[in-house]
Amino acid sequence: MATVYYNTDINESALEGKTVAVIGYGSQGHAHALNMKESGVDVIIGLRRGRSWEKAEEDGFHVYEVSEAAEKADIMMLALPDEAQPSIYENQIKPALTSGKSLVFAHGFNIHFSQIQPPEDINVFMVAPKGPGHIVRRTYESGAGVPALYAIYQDPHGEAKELALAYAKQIGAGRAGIIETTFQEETETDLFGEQAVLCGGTSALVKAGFETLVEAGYQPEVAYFECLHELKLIVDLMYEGGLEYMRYSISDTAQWGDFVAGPRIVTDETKAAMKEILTDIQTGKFAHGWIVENQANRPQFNAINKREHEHQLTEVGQKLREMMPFVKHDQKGVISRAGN
Ligand SMILES: NC(=O)C1=CN([C@@H]2O[C@H](COP(=O)(O)OP(=O)(O)OC[C@H]3O[C@@H](n4cnc5c(N)ncnc54)[C@H](OP(=O)(O)O)[C@@H]3O)[C@@H](O)[C@H]2O)C=CC1
Ligand SMILES: CC[C@](O)(C(C)=O)C(=O)O
Ligand SMILES: [Mg+2]
Ligand SMILES: [Mg+2]
Repeated sequence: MATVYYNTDINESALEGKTVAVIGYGSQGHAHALNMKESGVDVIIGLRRGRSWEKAEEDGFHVYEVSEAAEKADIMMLALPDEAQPSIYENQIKPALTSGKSLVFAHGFNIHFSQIQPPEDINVFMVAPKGPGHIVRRTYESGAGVPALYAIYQDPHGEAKELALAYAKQIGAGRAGIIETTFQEETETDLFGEQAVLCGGTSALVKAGFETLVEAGYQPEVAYFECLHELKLIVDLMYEGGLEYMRYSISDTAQWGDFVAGPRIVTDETKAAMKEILTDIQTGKFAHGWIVENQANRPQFNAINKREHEHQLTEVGQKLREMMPFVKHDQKGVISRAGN
């Protein structure tokens, strides 16, 4: 069984007197920075000039070029896109890594797949929230938290564990649970989860359900509500009480449908595909493909992204969400990313 740490198990004083630089102010970066600042930690931001820089300043932070933030900080969280981290690390962070400083990751990709190889005399650890950054922020503000994993890769001075737990506590994870893991376990399970279940599997399921209904002549709006909008409402019940609470709340007719139709959708073939996906992650095949895709300026990523945004689901969803201001969030970033 895993050991799970909660707020009362953790002494956050390990961060006292230390400056934490959050490098990057995107999904995870803004959440870590704001949550830690409100928890009383001395936080600065490292960035390039641009949209995030302006936002971080608007949020009240001192913002510096990455190399300057790395000079000033005792602890640096690399909250940059995984694919951008190696060159930024090499050129702007590594020169500032003096003995005793800490390099922190929110995901193990670059350490596990040897894209970043830090010097031996610095602490290297990970605090990986098990949820999207915007939810890490939203739950913290509401008094709740998102669970996190922590892992130690290098601990030259015997302080990495208490720093990692204090960091995790100050972003709010100790309200939900913090589990010790390794860079390998976090990297492989995180990539598997997002590909097979949380993002890849779910997106494909939603689209296939929507297309099946629309192709059969049903109204696209009905198909959208049935296959996408209501998914959140069903998953909320799972989040609150597991599959058993979801099944308690739905009708017995739906529960019978769940039992008999579910195994027709997720078949032995699906599970075999999941195992292949896991193997590609474990062998490094997936990582290699993603690195090469970035080196080539993302031809496949951009083409698929464009096609996905042209799907009927996008248009129908945008129209329906206009009428539900209570579910609608700021979409500006989403739309501009689609164009890239
Ligand atoms: N997204 C998530 O919820 C989760 C992410 N993670 C991990 O967290 C890490 C961060 O991911 P995520 O939050 O998604 O990242 P984002 O893509 O949201 O972060 C982008 C940020 O990095 C900045 N940035 C990009 N390139 C540069 C550069 N060359 N120099 C300086 N700043 C730059 C951007 O600034 P600008 O505005 O100037 O482009 C922006 O502030 C990754 O390791 C990821 O795997 C872990 C758990 C969940
Ligand atoms: C599920 C996707 C994720 O792993 C996450 C939000 O935890 C990510 O890399 O963004
Ligand atoms: Mg994840
Ligand atoms: Mg991930």
